[in-house]
Amino acid sequence: MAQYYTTMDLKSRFAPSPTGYLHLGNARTALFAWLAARAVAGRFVLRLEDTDQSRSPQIYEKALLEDLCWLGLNWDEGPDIGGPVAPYRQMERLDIYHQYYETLLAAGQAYPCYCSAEDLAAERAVQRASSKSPRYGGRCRHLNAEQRRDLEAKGIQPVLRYRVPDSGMLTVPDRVWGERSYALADLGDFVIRRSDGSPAFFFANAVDDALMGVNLVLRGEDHLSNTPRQILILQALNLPVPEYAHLPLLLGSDGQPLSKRHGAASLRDLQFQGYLPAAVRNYLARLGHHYAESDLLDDQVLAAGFSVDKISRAPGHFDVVQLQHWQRLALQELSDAQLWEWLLAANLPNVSIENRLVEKMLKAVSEDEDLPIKFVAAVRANILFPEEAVDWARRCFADEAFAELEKEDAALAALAEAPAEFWPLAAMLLQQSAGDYRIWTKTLQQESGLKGKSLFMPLRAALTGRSHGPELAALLPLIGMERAQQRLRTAPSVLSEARK
Ligand SMILES: Nc1ncnc2c1ncn2[C@@H]1O[C@H](COP(=O)(O)OP(=O)(O)OP(=O)(O)O)[C@@H](O)[C@H]1O
Ligand SMILES: [Zn+2]
Repeated sequence: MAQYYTTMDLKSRFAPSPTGYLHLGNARTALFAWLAARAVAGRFVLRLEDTDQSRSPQIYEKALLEDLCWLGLNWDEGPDIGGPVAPYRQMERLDIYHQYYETLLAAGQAYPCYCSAEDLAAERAVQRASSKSPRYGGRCRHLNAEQRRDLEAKGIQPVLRYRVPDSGMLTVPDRVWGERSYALADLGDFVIRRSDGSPAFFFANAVDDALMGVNLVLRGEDHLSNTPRQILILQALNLPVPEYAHLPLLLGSDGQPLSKRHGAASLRDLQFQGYLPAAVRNYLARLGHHYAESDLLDDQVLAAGFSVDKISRAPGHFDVVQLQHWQRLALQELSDAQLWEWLLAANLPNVSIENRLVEKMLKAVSEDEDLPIKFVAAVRANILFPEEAVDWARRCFADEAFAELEKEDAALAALAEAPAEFWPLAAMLLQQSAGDYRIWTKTLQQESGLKGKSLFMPLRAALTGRSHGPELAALLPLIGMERAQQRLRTAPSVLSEARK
């Protein structure tokens, strides 16, 4: 009888199939498995389950490693760095599986099955008609050597099935779901090797966990029903059975589990939008796991506070508002200089325009090398993503006249509040105050008789085209005298254009 591990010397793993870009559901599973290991100074293994060769092009393997690194996860053993129980790609382990198939065949615990897809479908249809749950009835269990030879002579490539005991119960413990018992008679003999010779998921996955010394299997709830079959295989091979913890799945806004196959938003998409890894980590760590602290935690604190016992059974829903909350907190942690680096590194869709802006900034920098930092300091409280910073950069630095600035309706409404004579006055006083914001607005208030919102809203609208945003005092020096003058003078004509 195989024995269960204790959590001493914990070794956990993430075992994705490189069949697409990682989505947030995958990423959370990876993060939890990583946190579980890091919480107790255990080991974390990355293994690639690449046996579905038709769906595993090289680009996905590379992307998978990059995306995990971006998220801030590291592994102690894996396909890129090797380790004591290498190889870590299943397609490089076929010889190992072969030995174990031979063991099961020799013990009579596995047998070849020649049934066609049509045979199996017909069998299931009969079972359903008599309200039995569909399972393989064992038709090929009792074929003799001669019958097998005949079938193979016809060119039929058999699958290999595991012979499930006819009676008895199997109790499967789970750290999240508790114990569940299964009647073995309900399982049906299941496939452990496909007809093309590649290992079935149940088999390779269980054997590898055992051989790699993995003693905590943290994975998605989609694998919960696979677990009894995997324990049977391990027991038959006299291999150790790990502890299991199945995480509730992460669902998208349509209520369906996120899945690579269905093109769920990938970690990569988030990275390109400008999400910070710390934001994504903090968001995911709290999806289905409780932390007492509500502030942004670094990895060590996240790991120290992690426990499999704090995983919830409720399915998680991807909530972009929550993710943005963590993005805000993560941005706050960056210095102005780091924020500028983040902007420069951003991967923006509208490359040509954005490049021109960055170029302009850089040109301006040659005259005022503090400009990037001034810009970042001015806008940082008003942005979550580089795209928003680019919008502010456009409003500050682009040579566009006010007429060409994209304007919010609320900004147009604010423009309309000011009388026509306000605009030349504002432009003139700006000149006289030499761009000093405090002096300018003070004299403008005195001479126009406008104050408070009535004064500042039209100014903000004319200078930025928006009704809200960073402090005008901080924006004005960035916009500069020339552009500010031009925008103040052209504001009324824009308004009459808009009214037409
Ligand atoms: N929606 C999800 N929520 C949480 N975990 C998930 C989700 N989907 C997959 N996982 C987990 O991610 C890990 C890697 O799984 P896998 O690479 O098979 O991803 P997948 O999204 O199911 O891909 P595919 O769509 O190709 O089946 C597994 O532990 C799996 O349970
Ligand atoms: Zn069969």
